[in-house]
Amino acid sequence: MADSAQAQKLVYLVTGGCGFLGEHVVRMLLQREPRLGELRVFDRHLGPWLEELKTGPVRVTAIQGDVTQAHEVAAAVAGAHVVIHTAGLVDVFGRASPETIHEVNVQGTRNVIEACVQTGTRFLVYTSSMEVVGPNTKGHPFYRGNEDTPYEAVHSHPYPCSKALAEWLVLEANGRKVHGGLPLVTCALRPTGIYGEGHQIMRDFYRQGLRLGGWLFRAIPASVEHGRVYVGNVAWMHVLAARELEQRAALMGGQVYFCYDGSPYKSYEDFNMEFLGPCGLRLVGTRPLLPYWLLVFLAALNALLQWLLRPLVLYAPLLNPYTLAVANTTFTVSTDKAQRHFGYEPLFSWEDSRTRTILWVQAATGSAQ
Ligand SMILES: NC(=O)C1=CN([C@@H]2O[C@H](COP(=O)(O)OP(=O)(O)OC[C@H]3O[C@@H](n4cnc5c(N)ncnc54)[C@H](O)[C@@H]3O)[C@@H](O)[C@H]2O)C=CC1
Ligand SMILES: C[C@@H](CO)CCC[C@@H](C)[C@H]1CC[C@H]2[C@@H]3[C@H](O)CC4=CC(=O)CC[C@]4(C)[C@H]3CC[C@]12C
Repeated sequence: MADSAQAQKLVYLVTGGCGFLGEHVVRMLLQREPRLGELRVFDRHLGPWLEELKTGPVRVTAIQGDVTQAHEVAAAVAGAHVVIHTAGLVDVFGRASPETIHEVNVQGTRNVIEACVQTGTRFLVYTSSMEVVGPNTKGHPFYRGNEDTPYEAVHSHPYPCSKALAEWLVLEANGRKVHGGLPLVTCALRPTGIYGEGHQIMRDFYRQGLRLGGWLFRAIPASVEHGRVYVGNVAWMHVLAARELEQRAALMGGQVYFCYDGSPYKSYEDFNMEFLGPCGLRLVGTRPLLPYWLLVFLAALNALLQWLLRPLVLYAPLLNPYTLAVANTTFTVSTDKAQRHFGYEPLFSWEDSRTRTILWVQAATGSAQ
């Protein structure tokens, strides 16, 4: 194989490149992909930070577009060697309708696949989610599971349903002949709950704590473990997977990989306190302050209020029956599949990930106070 100086320069497209994860993928590609010749950033809403990237050595092309519009996707994909499809509607709070979630996450993914096939793009990495597996509607725990762990994946919420369907489309498309006759190679990455710089829910919890005088109140037992992964490591895994798909097509094509790193197994709230604690917040209670039945009642009440108020106003609090079930069900992964298949090792240690996130919370909320 040619050395990196002589290697062909590649065109990458990142859909959703201005989102929380997408921005990290874009920056990671620019820092760590030596074969990058052009980077196309496709998003419905382009971030102003893209401007600063345009002065660097790699050509950065910002494309404002909608994944639900097949012609816009096809125009963006044409001539790209690799597509990293992170665009998605992440909504478990009832802000968007189930139809809209399906349209963006499923039809959008279908459009990306068809665009690859029509234009001859051969390599597609899809950002799936742990939610494709679970937690399921029955609240079964998934404890240190891997990609082969049996689990009854039963969903009713529009978000995991849409991600599961989109993932299936991506995997099924592996091996399809693209324009020019060569096979499409696809894989799907399944991050657990992502945290890090840009994580809006973390910022919301911080603001809520500040409003409550620096206190947060434990709602979930500390024994319920929730899988989390640092955004920089998720981005790194995308970059590595995209890089290795060509050489390891037979091994990686049509495969799923959980996104993992060395972040500790903890409850959702205890994990957040790793960052919010150093920012001055305290979590009250070693046990949940409210009985679980009361939380279930409040979550149901929120769902009812959302439905009643919908004609007048959007009421979408963090607590609803679905988010309560996710937060209250152990779901953690322990796997080395990505390491074995394409040499993934986390780029950022837990200490580094923690420090970066704390600095971001402090800076982001300092400017918002
Ligand atoms: N945040 C998390 O904890 C996890 C996220 N994921 C997946 O990672 C991906 C990225 O998620 P986040 O960065 O957290 O969300 P995000 O909302 O910050 O980013 C999504 C991006 O997609 C763009 N987008 C949405 N609809 C679009 C459309 N119709 N056309 C073009 N662009 C559109 C948005 O403008 C946004 O920039 C999603 O596919 C999500 O399902 C997976 C596991 C965990
Ligand atoms: C009951 C509340 C008491 O404080 C806490 C509510 C927290 C919830 C808002 C979050 C708990 C678990 C989160 C989800 C999880 O990390 C998995 C996810 C994967 C994705 O692909 C998208 C985001 C999310 C669904 C994430 C959303 C927020 C929580 C439900």
